[in-house]
Amino acid sequence: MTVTNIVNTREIILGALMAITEEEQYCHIVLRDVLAKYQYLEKRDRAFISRTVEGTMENMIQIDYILEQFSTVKVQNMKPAIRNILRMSIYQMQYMDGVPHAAVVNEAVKLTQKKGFYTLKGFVNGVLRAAERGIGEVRFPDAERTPRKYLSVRYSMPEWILQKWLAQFDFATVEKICRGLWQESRTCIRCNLSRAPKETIIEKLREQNITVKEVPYLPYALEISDYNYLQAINAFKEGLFQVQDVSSMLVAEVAAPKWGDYCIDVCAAPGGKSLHLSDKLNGSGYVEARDLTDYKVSLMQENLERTGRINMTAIRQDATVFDGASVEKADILLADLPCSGLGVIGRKPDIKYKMTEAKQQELVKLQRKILDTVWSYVKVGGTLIYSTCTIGADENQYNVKWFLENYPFRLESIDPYLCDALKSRTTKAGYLQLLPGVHGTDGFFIARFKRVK
Ligand SMILES: C[S@@+](CC[C@H](N)C(=O)[O-])C[C@H]1O[C@@H](n2cnc3c(N)ncnc32)[C@H](O)[C@@H]1O
Repeated sequence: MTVTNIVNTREIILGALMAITEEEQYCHIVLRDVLAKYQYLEKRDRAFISRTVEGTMENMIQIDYILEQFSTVKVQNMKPAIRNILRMSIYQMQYMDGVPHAAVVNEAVKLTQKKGFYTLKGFVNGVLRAAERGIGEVRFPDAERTPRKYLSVRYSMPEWILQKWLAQFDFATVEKICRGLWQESRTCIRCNLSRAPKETIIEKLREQNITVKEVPYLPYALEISDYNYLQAINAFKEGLFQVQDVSSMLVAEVAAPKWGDYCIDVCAAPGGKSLHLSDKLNGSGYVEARDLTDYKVSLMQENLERTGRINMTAIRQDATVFDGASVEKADILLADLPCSGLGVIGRKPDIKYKMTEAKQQELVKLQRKILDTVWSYVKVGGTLIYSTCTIGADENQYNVKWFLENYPFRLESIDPYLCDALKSRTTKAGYLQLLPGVHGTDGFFIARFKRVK
């Protein structure tokens, strides 16, 4: 890496962090756009950008805690550019062994000057020099005396989320969830078995030197690594697999469509679960994949064309608007609803800072509104699957309880569709809460209801 590159990459990192933290943009989208724009950079510079942006976001609460040990100014009171320069510098000191601390300080000071903050060069230098000397000695909150604060700083998890989880799970489980979300997440793929057998797909992947591993819980789920980008993988271009976490795959598994079933997925984009249902129907039946906007429909359309599905359509339909033509039409209705997404923080670290308790309550209202609108689309005797990619009773168990109290449905055991390792008291009752760090998947919730009259 040349010195010019170091300066440039750090400026790019600062730009990305500013967009995410100050303009509410999504980390994965900002990074995708930045990497597309700077394709000409060397692979290691691109890797440095991704890792520093993602790592800084992932560890921001801890980084701010460390910064406040060395700064007399509170992080929230600093100028946004300055606090982000300091954050990315602390991330490099704390988590990147290969970058000398002295270089981190020098580059931060240069960047401060380059951004026009001449008068704050001394401040940045002072804080980072102090951190350089003292970062190894920082005392973190004590797990026994202040368990919530400890978890919050150790795993950079906002306290309101921890408060809810600690009310539902014991401390050890919450720590496992946090650790699971904090560790690097893997890329899982679902083999489109109606297109090719798993062995053929594995062979094609290995031909391109992609590392392939089996994944627990489902025989057609694989983990892939050592690839450059998805669109360059032949098996992907040929529609032989879909990127999907194994937790999401369990939705269609639990829905268990029978030959010829009519399925409606009311919140379907980008289409992962609809495509899975369609794959399982193997050319029979039908899947109506609905979502709110033309853009979302176009995402599904792309996937439909790539995977060559003939028994599925993507359509624009607002799930909060009653559709009389759908009444008692569905053998299976999938309600994979918009949610707080706390189960996928491992992949999208900024979710944890952007979500608030108030926004979560709004989402609960939306989830209930959608369920209230669509329940009657299910045939009597048909199945409704409710799922979210979040952890916590508000959007999961409490919604199940509310739904059972207000609509003609009962829960149905999902044990027949699960491997032994996932069976429990709740799966027998009809629902499953998957926890990162416990199950080794994203955080995910699935409930299966049968319409009774
Ligand atoms: C959890 S995602 C669905 C993921 C999808 N089932 C899959 O497996 O790929 C929730 C989706 O709900 C959609 N959505 C939000 N509000 C909606 C509404 N009122 N009507 C229909 N779709 C909506 C969002 O656009 C988003 O694509």
